[in-house]
Amino acid sequence: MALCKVAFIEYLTRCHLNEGKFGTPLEYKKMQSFLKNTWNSINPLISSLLNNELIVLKDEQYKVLQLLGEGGYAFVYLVENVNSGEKFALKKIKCHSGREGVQKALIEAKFHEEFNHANLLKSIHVQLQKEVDGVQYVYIMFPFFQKGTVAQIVQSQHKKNTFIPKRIILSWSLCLLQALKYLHNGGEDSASEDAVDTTNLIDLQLENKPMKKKRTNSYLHGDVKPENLLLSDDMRNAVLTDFGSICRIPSIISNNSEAISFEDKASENCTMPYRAPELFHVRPGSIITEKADIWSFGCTLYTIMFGYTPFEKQVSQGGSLALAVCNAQYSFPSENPYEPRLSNLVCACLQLNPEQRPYADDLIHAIKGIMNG
Ligand SMILES: Nc1ncnc2c1ncn2[C@@H]1O[C@H](COP(=O)(O)OP(=O)(O)OP(=O)(O)O)[C@@H](O)[C@H]1O
Repeated sequence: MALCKVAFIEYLTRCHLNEGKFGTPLEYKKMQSFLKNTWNSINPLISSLLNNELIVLKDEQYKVLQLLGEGGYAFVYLVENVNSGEKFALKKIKCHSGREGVQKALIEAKFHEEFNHANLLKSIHVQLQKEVDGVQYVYIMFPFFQKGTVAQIVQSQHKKNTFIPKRIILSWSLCLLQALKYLHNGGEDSASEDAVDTTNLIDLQLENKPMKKKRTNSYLHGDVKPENLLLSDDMRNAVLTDFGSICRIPSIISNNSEAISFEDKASENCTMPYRAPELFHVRPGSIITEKADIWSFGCTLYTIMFGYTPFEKQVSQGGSLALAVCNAQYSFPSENPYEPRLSNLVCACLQLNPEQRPYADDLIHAIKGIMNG
């Protein structure tokens, strides 16, 4: 790329000089400097088109091979270490709105660093970097999951009109519920003890200062869906990712402005077909709990079973998705190859009253029961 840069600048400069427009050495220099700036601004575009952008992280060079996924503010790339040839997934988060944007991205990175559970995606390293466009980016490097996500398998199976085997569904569900149990218990496997304190994260150095821990709340993942479940190589295990929507729970909504702010965050972070009804209309005096994730788990389970989300049939018949969710209007297709115990799990999760929904632990027990016959 460096050679391209030199050739690009030299070629264009000479073209202009040959046209007789920039004859003097000063004009030549000015032209070169203008072209250098132009190069710097179009370089990322050319690089991504050529698919060979180089990124330097912790003194190691990585070649960008492919775009794996993109969301509102982030891109996830498949990258290769130039020296070792090892492949990784690299999430590049664009930090909007200055300090607040940086803090949000760093909190996401910290969760990936601090949570320690086999079914939650752990980062390899994190870097905050200001780029030529003046925008700050947070880079999070992860192990690369070459089998992709549960969503990709669900899509391809249902396109072929085949259903995912029950034992695979149970295995993925167990992985997801174990991850949720850990989060709901405050970053611990059992009862809530120490948990990640993110209150002053912006002032923390990423590298040498381990995060201060204190006894605190539990966490809501806030965006549980098949797209956020990465598959192990044997495709039996699933690992939950995308911690950009994690928030503390219970979240007590004391007044109208808190209600509006929570609702806005939910609509920004939680994918609509999987969003719990209590997040569509957050009311002052309400308490948001881990049960919002349980609703999303129910939607995820339904989607894995049938290849589409539970409320989208209403939309295809002209209804509104929000209305269907808030009235829990869904039904099971007539072609349902699964035993009733699996559908009953969905029904238990998709209850309008969050208190009536089971906890992750209850669901784990139920699933183990189904697994054992
Ligand atoms: N470690 C990984 N290995 C392989 N693919 C990955 C990995 N991490 C993420 N991906 C892919 O990138 C996609 C987006 O990742 P992620 O959800 O973290 O980004 P996001 O920008 O927050 O997305 P969204 O806003 O849609 O939730 C995933 O759905 C998956 O397809």
